[in-house]
Amino acid sequence: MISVEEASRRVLATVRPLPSETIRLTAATGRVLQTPLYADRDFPPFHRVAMDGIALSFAAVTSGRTDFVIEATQLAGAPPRPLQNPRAAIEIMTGAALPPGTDTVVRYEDIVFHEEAGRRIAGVQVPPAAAGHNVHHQAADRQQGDLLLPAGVRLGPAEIAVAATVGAVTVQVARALRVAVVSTGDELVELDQLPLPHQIRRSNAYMVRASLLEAGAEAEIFHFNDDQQVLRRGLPPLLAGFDALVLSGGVSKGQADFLPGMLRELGVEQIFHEVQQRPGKPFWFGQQAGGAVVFALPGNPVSTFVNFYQYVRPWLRQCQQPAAGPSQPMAILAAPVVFKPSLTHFLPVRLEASPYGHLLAHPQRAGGSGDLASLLHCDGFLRLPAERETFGAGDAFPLVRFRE
Ligand SMILES: Nc1nc2c(c(=O)[nH]1)N[C@H]1C(S)=C(S)[C@@H](COP(=O)(O)OP(=O)(O)OC[C@H]3O[C@@H](n4cnc5c(N)ncnc54)[C@H](O)[C@@H]3O)O[C@H]1N2
Ligand code: MOO
Repeated sequence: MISVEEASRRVLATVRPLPSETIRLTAATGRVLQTPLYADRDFPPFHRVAMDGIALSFAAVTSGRTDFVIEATQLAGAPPRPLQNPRAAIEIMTGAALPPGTDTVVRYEDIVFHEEAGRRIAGVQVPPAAAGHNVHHQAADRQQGDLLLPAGVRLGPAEIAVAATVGAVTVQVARALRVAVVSTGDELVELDQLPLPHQIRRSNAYMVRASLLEAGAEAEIFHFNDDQQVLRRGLPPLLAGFDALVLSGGVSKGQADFLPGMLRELGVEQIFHEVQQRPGKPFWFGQQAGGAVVFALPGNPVSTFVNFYQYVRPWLRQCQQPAAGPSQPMAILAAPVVFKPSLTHFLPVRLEASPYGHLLAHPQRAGGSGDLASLLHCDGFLRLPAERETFGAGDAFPLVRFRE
């Protein structure tokens, strides 16, 4: 049986970059950019007024002048109007382009206005210390032609804002992964069916689908009963039509656990079966030559959950963003734990930020890998290494987090 580390390596070895597609920026949140975006103009594109007040020439201030006749008023969005008299000023608003002939803005808070012979006069109370005050100068932040977003970045809100400001109506991004989510088992019924006393609803498929959508993939749900003929007919179209299959159930040692044999029969090469871990040990992983990757996860809901976040999600991330490299957050165990079997133990934990900014992981009681409801009080799993039996409070371990 292979270790969790080896299983992760083998899963990530099947990562391939995705083809790209062009989509509207409004649909691109969370997607990964495939072509770089450059500044189409300077940032800012003109000398931008940064405070509401008056624009004047600093030279007039250094010559000792404190009263400025207001020549005109210029709002944001209006073309700049040149200052006619270098000893006068233009009343100006934040976001306007600085008028030619001026170089400095004095904010309203530092001015007292009065009227004189029908003219509006600004009396500057606090003279500006230097030319250029309260002006956000053209190209101060970025220059036209500068690289803003390299290929490979994920488009979060900040990236979307920058793309919008350069007028990227559409962007070229990695195509979304298409994943078939397959539940298997005769005991499982659809959500809108009333289960008989010996039946349960197919919760795993909905959990996996929700996690896939959260990770930016497309997911479609299928179900097969424990019937070899049904699987033989049903699986090939999914292997042909999707980038990956995430199955749950039917991979252990039971008489109806047909998946490992059936997948091999259908030409999916087994990369491994069973990982030295609890929960989730019977995980089966394979790939069709040049085709779909198959994650056949153990059916116990917490096992499905653990394996999804330990293996499927990092695989998705790497396919979407190959340059990013795997991330490995850690958390500090808040109470001692003993776990004797020589298996990597995925300990359910609730996270708390300590006053010093550390992430503390509080072990949570759970009734084993079938205790689906225990996940409600957890934020993730602490991955306790197989080589140890006792784990002290204060020690840091890798964190597999499913709740932000
Ligand atoms: N003799 C052995 N028996 C078992 C072993 C073993 O090593 N030797 N391993 C156990 C472990 S660990 C696990 S985990 C399970 C995994 O078994 P399968 O992947 O074959 O899963 P099933 O038997 O089909 O189902 C297990 C359990 O999970 C429920 N289930 C399945 N699918 C769903 C779903 N979509 N939604 C909700 N719940 C689901 C199913 O009803 C079962 O209760 O095997 C142990 N046995
Ligand atoms: O290890 Mo299984 O995944 O607990 O029930």
